[in-house]
Amino acid sequence: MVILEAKNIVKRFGGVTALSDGNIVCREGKITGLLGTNGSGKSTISKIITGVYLPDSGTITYYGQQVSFRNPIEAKKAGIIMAFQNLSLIPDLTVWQNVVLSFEKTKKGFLDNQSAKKITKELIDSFVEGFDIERKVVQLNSSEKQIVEIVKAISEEPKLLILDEPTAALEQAQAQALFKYMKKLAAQGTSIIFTSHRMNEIMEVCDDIVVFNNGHNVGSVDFEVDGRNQKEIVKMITGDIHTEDISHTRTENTKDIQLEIKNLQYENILHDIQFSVKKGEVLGIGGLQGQGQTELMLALAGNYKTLQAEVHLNKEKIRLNTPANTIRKGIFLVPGDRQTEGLMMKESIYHNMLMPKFALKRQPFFIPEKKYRKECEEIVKLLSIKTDSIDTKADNLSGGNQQKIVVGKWLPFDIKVLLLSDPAKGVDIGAKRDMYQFILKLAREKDISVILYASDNDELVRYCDNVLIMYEGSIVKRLSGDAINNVNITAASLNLTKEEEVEKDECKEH
Ligand SMILES: Nc1ncnc2c1ncn2[C@@H]1O[C@H](COP(=O)(O)OP(=O)(O)OP(=O)(O)O)[C@@H](O)[C@H]1O
Repeated sequence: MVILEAKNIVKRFGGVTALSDGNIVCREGKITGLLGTNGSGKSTISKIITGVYLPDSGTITYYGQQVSFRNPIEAKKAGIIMAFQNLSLIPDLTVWQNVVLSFEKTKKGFLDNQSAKKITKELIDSFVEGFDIERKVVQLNSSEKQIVEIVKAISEEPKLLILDEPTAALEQAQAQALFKYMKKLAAQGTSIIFTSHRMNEIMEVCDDIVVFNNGHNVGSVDFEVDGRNQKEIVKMITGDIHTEDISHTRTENTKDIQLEIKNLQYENILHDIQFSVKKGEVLGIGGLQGQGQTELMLALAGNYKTLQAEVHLNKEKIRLNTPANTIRKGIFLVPGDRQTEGLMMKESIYHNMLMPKFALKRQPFFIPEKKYRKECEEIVKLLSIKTDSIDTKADNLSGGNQQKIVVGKWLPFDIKVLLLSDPAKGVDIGAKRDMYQFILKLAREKDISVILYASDNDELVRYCDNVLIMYEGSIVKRLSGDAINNVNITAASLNLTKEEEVEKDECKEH
């Protein structure tokens, strides 16, 4: 049974048309994948359904009635709930207090604290064990916050649940737990709209999909009727015939070592880290989230004054004690969190791209405006950043397009070692392929060493020459060649070093 149908939705923001003809149908107890390139209108249609934005035109029919929610509270009352991508929790309240806030608007209103804690605990336990619900949200890392956000939405017992890229901040095991929960909810009759840029997740959990491009639908597939053809879906999303990824061939790298790290130690966080990376090599860093990967990237970029390490860059002994020092030596960090570290949200794309130049170099008296604007336009084109002008504010771009600026602004520099901290989070499948293709080319042609921390194992498998797995602040495994596969990465991430564990899992896969 169709419970919601959004038809011919149009939404403009000033001169930008976010949706020119948005359509989606949600059926009772079905999980609908909402797919499309960055900036294609997925978040906008989700926000229109939940009353965050009013459409300029078009209709929404919900249980046979035409509706027009003026705000999220009205949508909530009707049973439509969205777990937001950029988190809407109150930092100074505890986990259970955040969850309980939503109870007041549902039939569970006026619960006593003990019952509220019990409900919160039961829900959270189905995602992760040992989660302390008395902790304040401000103390949580991004994956924990995302779990609370989802649990808060689920606790409201929605009829239609909208999950906008929930897995971008989750570890694989947590994502699996979420899928299990989504299937359980669907079996109980809840409809779900699920947005993700990861094809394997879509194939695993969805019953049907709808694909957006440039503000309108370009296709839909009902898996039960049409089957699951991943290639066709990728083609629909990217709109091109190059559905194959550039799964790069790992050839033996006979070049010199560029960076060598020995005895790296940082407080109680990073322990006895040793590795080297050659010119032109892409070295992956993997593991469950929060095992020291981000800190290792920050350490290599010179952010820790008290860091201890023996470091050689092209055989020259260097120190990693300040960011200015590492940048001067040609070591650049592209940070992971676009909203807090990577971008000035109120500034234009051009100014965001310009800023690193001032931070790093003595500039000529007159800015070569024409040259820099051209360079900026080239990067916008290269990374397919969806905008009508480089003067658009970062704030007004979709999440994935913001992330591309974070990466793009460092590309014109003279780099020896490029540190990428989860650069493709939230970037769509076509743009991700283009971005990595460019980075691999950059590495090979300019002899740049790339150190890539990716939370998505698939990126490590596809793009890295060697992979280091971190566990509790140490490197527990180095994988090379054919050993770089999902099974080995997962086993090493859990610190299952015994060969038989790996073999056992391998058997299960086949
Ligand atoms: N508040 C806003 N002001 C101006 N433009 C906006 C605003 N919100 C969205 N847009 C524009 O509308 C278009 C659609 O954005 P939307 O966030 O819906 O894309 P998306 O498909 O969710 O992308 P992503 O996968 O990157 O999250 C983009 O071009 C974006 O720049």
